Amino acid sequence: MQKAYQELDEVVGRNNSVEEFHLLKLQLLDAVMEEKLRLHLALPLSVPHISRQSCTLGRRICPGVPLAERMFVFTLASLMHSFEWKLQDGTEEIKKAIPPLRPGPRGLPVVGYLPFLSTELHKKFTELAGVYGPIYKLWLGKKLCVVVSSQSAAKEILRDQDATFGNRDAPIVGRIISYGGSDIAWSSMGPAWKKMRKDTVLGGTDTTSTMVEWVIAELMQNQEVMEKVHQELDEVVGLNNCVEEFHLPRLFFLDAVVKETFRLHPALPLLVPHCPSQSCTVGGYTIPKGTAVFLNVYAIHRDPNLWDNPLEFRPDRYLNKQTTKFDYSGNNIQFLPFGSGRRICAGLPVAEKMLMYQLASLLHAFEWKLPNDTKPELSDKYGIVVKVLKPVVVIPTPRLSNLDLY
Ligand code: HEM
Repeated sequence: MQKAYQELDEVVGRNNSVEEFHLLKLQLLDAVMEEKLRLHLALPLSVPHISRQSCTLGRRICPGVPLAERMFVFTLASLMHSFEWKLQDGTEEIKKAIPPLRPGPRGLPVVGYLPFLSTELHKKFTELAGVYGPIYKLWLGKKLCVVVSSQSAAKEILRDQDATFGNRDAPIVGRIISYGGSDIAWSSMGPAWKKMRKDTVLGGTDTTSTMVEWVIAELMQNQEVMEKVHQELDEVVGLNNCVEEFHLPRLFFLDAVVKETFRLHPALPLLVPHCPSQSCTVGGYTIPKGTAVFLNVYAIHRDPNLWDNPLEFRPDRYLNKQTTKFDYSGNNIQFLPFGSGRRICAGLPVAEKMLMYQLASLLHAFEWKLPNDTKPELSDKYGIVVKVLKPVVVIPTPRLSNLDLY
């Protein structure tokens, strides 16, 4: 508006009226008119045409174009040149159009998309992201849900709008995905949540033992990696000692093995659904207050735009100092096995240490072999946490020189 007034003052001046010869010089006003016509067409569907035979296009263009164009700019220029315009007192500012919620798969009345979900919820949601994009909605019963599968949208939720998305919503989603019956994971933010969140030892044992199983399953599949783990343990701990807590920070390769296992098999691949306390915009789309938001960490961890050969088990990717730093803090939204922001896993420090200690001890003390003629099975099954489909059966053989160490 200010620019249009400025142009009129320069071209017409305050002591004259707008005349036809001024119009050619009013370039900004002309551009305003074109932009208005692009966004708000007077006849958005044109006047229907009937073709009697094959023909070329363009014959029925509006015959009044030259007149309409001149009249429009002339009227607008005269009105704006002569007056300042403002909204009547008490009128609200014209609000910008609220972007819609991104569409997703259609469901059935009442039950929504529930009948189409399998037990592999994270895989189904990833498959749907291929069709509907990185943010889409779906109804689970009467609950509106949004699934987010891109790093940038996850960042908006977990970092930029962390306070808004810090709440939880249990009801129907809780029947599909729950976290060990842990009340804290479902409670909305507030004093009770803060109190519970302090040192609760809930639901953590299942996730930790499941991750031990996944690491062993991956190592059974990757014998070269297993050898490197043993080599590191022999160097750092030695065959005449037991693993102690002070050894853990020096086990860089084992740490990378654990991280790579978390990347491919996050225990909670959709985290615990977050729920915005007010309507907000993510990635240009509206997420209404109270929506259950699933963050598809499984998809982000396997995104080929973020990871080289994402389906390969390659612990080395965490050891290259040149590449991005990966830890469990959730600061790097590319790697989120424990979530991020104010609802990050409350047991993270203890879980990380427990996992490393258990694995280092088991791998240091024993050689592990699969029973004859068996192969490790790396499929998963969805439950409270995502587990190895078939329990891994492995045979241990002592590898320490001194049997008194056992
Ligand atoms: C391998 C082990 C574990 C993994 C992978 C894991 C992962 C997670 C994830 C992904 C969340 C949800 C974060 C979000 O929604 O943004 C979470 C929440 C939580 N975890 Fe863990 N966890 C583990 C072990 C533990 C342990 C050992 C404890 C307890 C000592 C624990 C206690 C909790 C609690 C209380 C919450 C809810 C936090 C809140 O909503 O404020 N977790 N965990």
